Amino acid sequence: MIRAAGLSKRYGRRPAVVDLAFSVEAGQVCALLGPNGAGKTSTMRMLVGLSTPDTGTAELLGDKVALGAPALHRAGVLIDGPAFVPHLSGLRNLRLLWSAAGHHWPPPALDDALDLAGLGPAIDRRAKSYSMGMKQRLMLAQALMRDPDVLILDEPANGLDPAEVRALREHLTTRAAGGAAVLVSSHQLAEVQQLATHVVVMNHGHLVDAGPLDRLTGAADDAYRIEVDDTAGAANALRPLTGVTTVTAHDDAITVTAPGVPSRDLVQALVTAGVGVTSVNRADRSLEDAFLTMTRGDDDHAAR
Ligand SMILES: Nc1ncnc2c1ncn2[C@@H]1O[C@H](COP(=O)(O)OP(=O)(O)OP(=O)(O)O)[C@@H](O)[C@H]1O
Repeated sequence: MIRAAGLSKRYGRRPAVVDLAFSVEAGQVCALLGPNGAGKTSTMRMLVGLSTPDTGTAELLGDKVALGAPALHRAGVLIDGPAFVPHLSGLRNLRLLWSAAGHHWPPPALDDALDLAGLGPAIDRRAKSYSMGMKQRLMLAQALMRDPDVLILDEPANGLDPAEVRALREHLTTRAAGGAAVLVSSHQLAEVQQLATHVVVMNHGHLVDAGPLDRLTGAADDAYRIEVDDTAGAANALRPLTGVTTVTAHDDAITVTAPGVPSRDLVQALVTAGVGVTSVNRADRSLEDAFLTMTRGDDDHAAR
C-alpha cells in the first residue's frame, strides 16, 4: 500500500535520503524511526508527492505518486502543516481543505475525526486562538476525516497530552485493523513500542533495518534483565564496561545490552561496585535499546 523503492534525495550536495526501500502493507502500523536529521520527513514528503525524488519511486495503493495523483485522495497526511487560515474557525478550515480538493462536504469520517480532535465547541472558534495542542489535533482531524486507506503522519503525537496520545494510538490501531496502512514517524520510542506492528529505522539517510517490531525487540542473546537493590548505582557501574552498549534503569531492575559479555562479568562488576544482585535473566530488548544499538556512535543525534 505504501512503497519506497530506491528513493534518494539530495539538498544541494548533501544527501538526505539514500536508496531507501521499504513497504507498509494493509493492516500494519509502521513506525519510521531515526535520530534527528536521519531523513524521515524528507522520505514522507516524497511518499506523498510534496517533493520529487532524485531517483527511485514512491507508490501509494499501487500507483506512482506525483502531486495530484488519484491515490492521494485516499491518503490522510500530516506533514509540516497544513497552514490553517487564522481568522477562520477550525471547522471552516477543515471545510476549506476538503472543498479545495473538489469534494462535497462533509467528509465521510468527519464525526470520528472531530471526536478524536476533541475540540468541542472550540471547533467554531478562530484557529488563531488555538493552543499548539489544539492545532495539532485539528491537523490530525484533517488527515483522518477523509476515512483514508493510507495514513502518513509525521510526529502526530507532538504537543498531545498522555490521554490524547492514547486516544490517537487507539484510533490508529482501529484504522489499521480496518485495513488501512499507517506510517508514523516518532521519537517517542516507548509510545511507538505500544503502537507499531513494524519498524523502519533510518540513519544518515540510509535504511538501517526494517521489519516486524517483535523481531527488533525479541529476546536477544545479548540482553539481560538484572534485579538489583540500587538501579542508579548499577547503571553507573555497568555503563563504562567494555561491550556494554545500553543500560536502562527500571524501578527495581536494569536492562543491559552487552553483546559478547558473559552475565557473570556483569554480576561481578555490580558486586565489586557494592550493588546487591537478586536475579539475572535474559530480557526482551526494549525498542529504545534496539534503536540505540542500531544507531550507536551517533551521540550528537541521540533519540529524544
Ligand atoms: N528543504 C531542505 N533544504 C535543505 N536541507 C534540508 C531540507 N530539508 C531537510 N534537509 C536536510 O536533510 C536532512 C534530513 O532532514 P529530515 O528533516 O528529513 O530529517 P528527520 O529525520 O525528519 O529529522 P527530525 O527528526 O529532526 O525531524 C537533514 O540534514 C536536513 O538538514
